[in-house]
Amino acid sequence: MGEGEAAMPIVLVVTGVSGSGKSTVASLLAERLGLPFVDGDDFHTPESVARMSAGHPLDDQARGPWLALIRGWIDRQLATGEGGVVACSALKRRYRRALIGDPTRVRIVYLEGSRDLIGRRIAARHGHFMPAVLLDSQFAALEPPGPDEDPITVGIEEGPEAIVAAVATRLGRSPGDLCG
Ligand SMILES: Nc1ncnc2c1ncn2[C@@H]1O[C@H](COP(=O)(O)OP(=O)(O)OP(=O)(O)O)[C@@H](O)[C@H]1O
Ligand SMILES: O=C(O)[C@H](O)[C@@H](O)[C@H](O)[C@H](O)CO
Repeated sequence: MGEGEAAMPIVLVVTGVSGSGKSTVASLLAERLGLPFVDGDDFHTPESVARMSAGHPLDDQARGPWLALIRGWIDRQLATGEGGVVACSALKRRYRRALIGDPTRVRIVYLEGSRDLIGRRIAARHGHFMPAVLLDSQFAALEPPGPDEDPITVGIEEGPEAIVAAVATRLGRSPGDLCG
């Protein structure tokens, strides 16, 4: 790395509303980059999952401890130098701030898509606790990352492989550079 060049981020946080493709894209991205992957959904309490399953959105209070757990994972991955990729909706700016300690080592990937397209994908998805009825609340809570957050924003119209390729291009690095 040249002098004065920014340090490489080594944790990628793949964000977006429910059904935007976070789990699909983040797991493929992790595989391609040879990095550990976790799904933010796995950090929810059973109570939060039950609440969403019943059609009630989470609020800031319920999301606080969940974000703290994911922040713990991110910090551990940075401390060990392993890096990683995490799927986490991180809908609001303050949630992303809660997740990111060192912005030079954590990069936001934002999956951007229309309500219509995402609604159709959720309607076709089976075996997931998140009901389609919550999609409007997801968009209502959404604060898309601003330029100051230096997000890698990718449209989701194309398939997962194309999205992962677009992210890799935006990172402008070979996978090996991400790991250290
Ligand atoms: N780029 C894509 N093209 C076509 N289908 C996709 C794409 N990305 C994801 N899908 C499909 O859309 C649905 C939603 O994707 P996925 O479950 O990964 O979204 P998510 O953002 O992780 O959702 P949630 O936050 O609710 O867990 C799945 O059925 C998935 O297979
Ligand atoms: O903040 C939230 O409203 C929730 O965390 C959701 O975004 C879910 O985690 C997920 O997207 C649905 O599976």
